[in-house]
Amino acid sequence: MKTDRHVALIPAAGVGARMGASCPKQYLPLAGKPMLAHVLLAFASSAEIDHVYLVVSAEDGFIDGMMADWPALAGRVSVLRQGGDTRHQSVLNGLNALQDQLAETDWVLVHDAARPGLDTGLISRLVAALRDDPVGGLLALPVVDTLKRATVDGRVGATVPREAMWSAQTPQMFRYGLLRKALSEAAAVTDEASAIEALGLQPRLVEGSPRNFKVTLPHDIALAELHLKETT
Ligand SMILES: Nc1ccn([C@@H]2O[C@H](COP(=O)(O)OP(=O)(O)OP(=O)(O)O)[C@@H](O)[C@H]2O)c(=O)n1
Ligand SMILES: C[C@](O)(CO)[C@H](O)COP(=O)(O)O
Repeated sequence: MKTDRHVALIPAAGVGARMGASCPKQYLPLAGKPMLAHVLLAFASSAEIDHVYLVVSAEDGFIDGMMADWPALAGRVSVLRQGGDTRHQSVLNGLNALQDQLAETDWVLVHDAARPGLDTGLISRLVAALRDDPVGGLLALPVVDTLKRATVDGRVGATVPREAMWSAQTPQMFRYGLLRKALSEAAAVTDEASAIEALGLQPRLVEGSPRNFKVTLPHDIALAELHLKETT
């Protein structure tokens, strides 16, 4: 029997400065849909996800039109116009806005709007792996390249053993009460796991997928389209 709920929280209040496009990158078209629509449709069609909360900036002029274009999202996605100046603040604002909707033990899956390669299979893998976990965890990938630590003048200072090194992806899945406390107390962090670690806890690493990479720079668009065209 299903007990605690699972909800998705999507921070989508960034401007995409490194992408340098004429609109925030989450609205760029990819394989026939805006990047953000791929993400929302993946969560909305997942049997494991009870509801999806989307955090956009108060000034966002694209979201209403996008939601109207994808009727499958109606009733499954709630838009919170409470984005902050950083990803950390956008996620925390979203969590704070949900204090009357969520129980302390509900699971929250935080996922970047800029990772459109997520699919229902990866969501299921994460949820299944963390079902009985006392802390929670995240999708991540073992590092495959040889790792170098650079000196300030751009030379190799050291070769760092790559065994045990992983690169963090999203979703990152933690219980609502713990995650809200961790992000409220943390100094600036770039992901949820870092805030949980700062409490002295060890999030579980669950293997993600290369296709779930973060679209950041202009050349990432072609690669994302390639992956998405394979499945849409
Ligand atoms: N103030 C912010 C900054 C980022 N994000 C979100 O956090 C995710 C990951 O951030 P990133 O890839 O860095 O996106 P941007 O901040 O938009 O990109 P850039 O740093 O190049 O401006 C994205 O879904 C982005 O919309 C957010 O909700 N609020
Ligand atoms: C959350 C994240 O996507 C995990 O890799 C990443 O930390 C976001 O980093 P950014 O600094 O917003 O690019």
